[in-house]
Amino acid sequence: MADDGMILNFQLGSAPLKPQTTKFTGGRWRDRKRAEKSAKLAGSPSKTPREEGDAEASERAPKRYKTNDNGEFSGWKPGNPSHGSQGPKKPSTNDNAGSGRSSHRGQSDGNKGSRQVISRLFSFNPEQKTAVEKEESEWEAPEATNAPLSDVANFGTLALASRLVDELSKMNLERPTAIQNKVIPHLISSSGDAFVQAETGSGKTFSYLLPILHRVLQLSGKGDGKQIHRDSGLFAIIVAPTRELARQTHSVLEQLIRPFPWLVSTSITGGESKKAEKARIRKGVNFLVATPGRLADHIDNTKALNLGTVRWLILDEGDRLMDLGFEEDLKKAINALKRIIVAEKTTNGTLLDSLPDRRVTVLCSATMKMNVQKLGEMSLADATFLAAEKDADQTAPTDQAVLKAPAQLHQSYIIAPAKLRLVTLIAYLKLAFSRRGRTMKAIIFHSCADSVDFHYELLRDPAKKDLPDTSAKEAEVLSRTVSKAAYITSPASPEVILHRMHGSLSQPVRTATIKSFAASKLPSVLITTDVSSRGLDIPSVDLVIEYDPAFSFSDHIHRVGRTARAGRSGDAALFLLPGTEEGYIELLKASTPPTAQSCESVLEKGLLSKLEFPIETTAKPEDGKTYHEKAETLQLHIEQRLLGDSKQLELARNGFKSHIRAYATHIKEERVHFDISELHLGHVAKSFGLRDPPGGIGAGIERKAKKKGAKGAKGKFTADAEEDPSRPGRDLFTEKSKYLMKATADEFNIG
Ligand SMILES: Nc1ncnc2c1ncn2[C@@H]1O[C@H](COP(=O)(O)OP(=O)(O)OP(=O)(O)O)[C@@H](O)[C@H]1O
Repeated sequence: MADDGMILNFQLGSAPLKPQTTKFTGGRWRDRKRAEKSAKLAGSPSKTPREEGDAEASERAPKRYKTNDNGEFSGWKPGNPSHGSQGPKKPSTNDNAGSGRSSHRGQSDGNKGSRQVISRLFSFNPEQKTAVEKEESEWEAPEATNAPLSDVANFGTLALASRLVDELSKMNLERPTAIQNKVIPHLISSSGDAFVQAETGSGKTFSYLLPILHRVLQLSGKGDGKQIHRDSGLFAIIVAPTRELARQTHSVLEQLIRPFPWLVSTSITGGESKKAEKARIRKGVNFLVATPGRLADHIDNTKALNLGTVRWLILDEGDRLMDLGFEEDLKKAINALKRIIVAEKTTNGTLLDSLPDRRVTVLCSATMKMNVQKLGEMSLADATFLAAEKDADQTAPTDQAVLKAPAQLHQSYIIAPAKLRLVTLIAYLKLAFSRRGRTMKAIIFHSCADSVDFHYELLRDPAKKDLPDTSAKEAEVLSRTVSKAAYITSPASPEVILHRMHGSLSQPVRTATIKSFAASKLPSVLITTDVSSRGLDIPSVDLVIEYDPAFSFSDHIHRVGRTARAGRSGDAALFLLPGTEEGYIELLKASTPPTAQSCESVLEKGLLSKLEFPIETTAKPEDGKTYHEKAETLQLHIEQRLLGDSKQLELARNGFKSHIRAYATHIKEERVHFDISELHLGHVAKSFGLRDPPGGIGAGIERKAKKKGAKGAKGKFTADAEEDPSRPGRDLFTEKSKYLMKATADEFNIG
């Protein structure tokens, strides 16, 4: 290729550099202008993009810097004042850079001779456009919107059975939340369908479980419910979109029915033995919590599953059920229930008179998107709309009402240029955990499983193997998903536990990982995809980081809703790129007004305490005095580490590729903020610690993105996820999710 004019291991010798007079050529006009301006500002004769060692310029300009055999950038040495952080610098003539130090010699791992782009972190970054309206320090927490109501005495006022009220009290639950206050009396007294819409963490699970239990307990007529037992029939089916949510709902239900041992519940979810599930169903259950696919399977294949006595069908997280493409499975369950005549008595003759006289369907959803309307049409008849809105007399479902995060959730955004993303994430975590007692559990959301895998492997400390409070058996299951962290620890938090979780892990590993994260007594981080965004209830999560913005605003609301639950406080931070992504801030404002955190200030504060590197490289933790220098050192170290570790490098490349592809799948309405043609692939590669030019990483990403850019939004790269608003009734979002789901295993690995 013509742009490979420069040779590898570019050595400048020790002579002072002559001012370059090379004309800026190649690349976009904007880049050339920027390069010229930057060179002028530096007060030196103009430097070529290759002198800046900058990926943006060098990726497009005909000439590039190359690395030495050790994969080190020859143009900068941490701690060297002449190579400080302020502005572009000349390539260094230092000897170390050219030759590499002995400890690092030979780490090029097959990259020897390969073309590499090594750019400085703090130059050639796109400028931030947004003026900061509100700094973090100015934020004052408003009254919590999903907390138990202060003006309702206790659950007893909702006419719930006293034994249930006592049980709730034992669980430290005294007063209902607003949605419970609405839904519980309705489901106790009515036999009508309901559509329930309420914000995250507002206690929707109890709002449907409690009235169902109350009415089943009344069946006995004598108040002790004893003539009802597991053989009496199945009364309620609760459908949840993910296995985690199904299990969680089942465990809440189990807790509630513990004092009533004659009642039996079970969960049937994918990833479990069907045979064992069949056996449990055959023995008799009163409550079934299921994922849609497995439920449809048992309806088809398990004769013992008798639907005649079923009085309630709860469809939890309705929008997600549809997003994930479960429409056919749901249809099967809904139709099967419609076909079967509602039994008035149990098989042993007990009158089911305290139960509704018809089958009741309750659809819970945070949003009223078109796909939920469709699910509503399929499943509900004359449904009552129940929402928690206190002030506005809301009588119909709206998208707006619940596209709000809980008011007490402190949301902020960090505009971090792509090249700085990785070091900023590390600095942010380091800072978060260094404030002792402030952050105990954090969830970081990534766009795809490959990115989760890369960041987990990078941030874990391979030398620290023992996990606290873990048996040998548990440790074996968790050996690849839980680990002690490196980089993000600090003297105040010397131990932080990392967890990784996504849909491509086996179910036992997923379950054990979430359990371990929930139970951890040490500061902990869960690195995950959207598989953890819905319903997951871990009360001690106090920070959510959206390192990759959500694919839709409603997904964002669910992600941040993993904190600030049931009136508790919580923080959420969203990473955005300077440029078009900044437009997303307006959407955030429509929900809970966010505050701004400056990327520079995160780096400055986060990198204040000593850096610690788990692997030795020629870049040393003690190199660099200013935070710019420390950030450069950290990045250099990561890049060197990857070059010495082919597995890690492969994870980085896969992470990068999947991340770029996933970026193209933001929903159509929001793609204006997440425009793939605006992504600087070289800079994004750097955030994965990669020095390869994007074109060399594979999958024709660069070409496709450019092609797409040239063709507008109709390029092949986005066409699969394209939505067509002109087709009425089409489930737009499902198209996108089907695309994602199909791609899960082979391409994005998003699940
Ligand atoms: N009345 C209450 N008082 C105190 N805590 C409660 C109350 N009701 C529920 N909770 C707690 O609030 C948390 C959130 O409940 P739940 O998971 O049902 O919320 P949700 O509305 O379903 O949230 P999401 O939409 O995120 O799934 C749980 O830990 C639950 O124990």
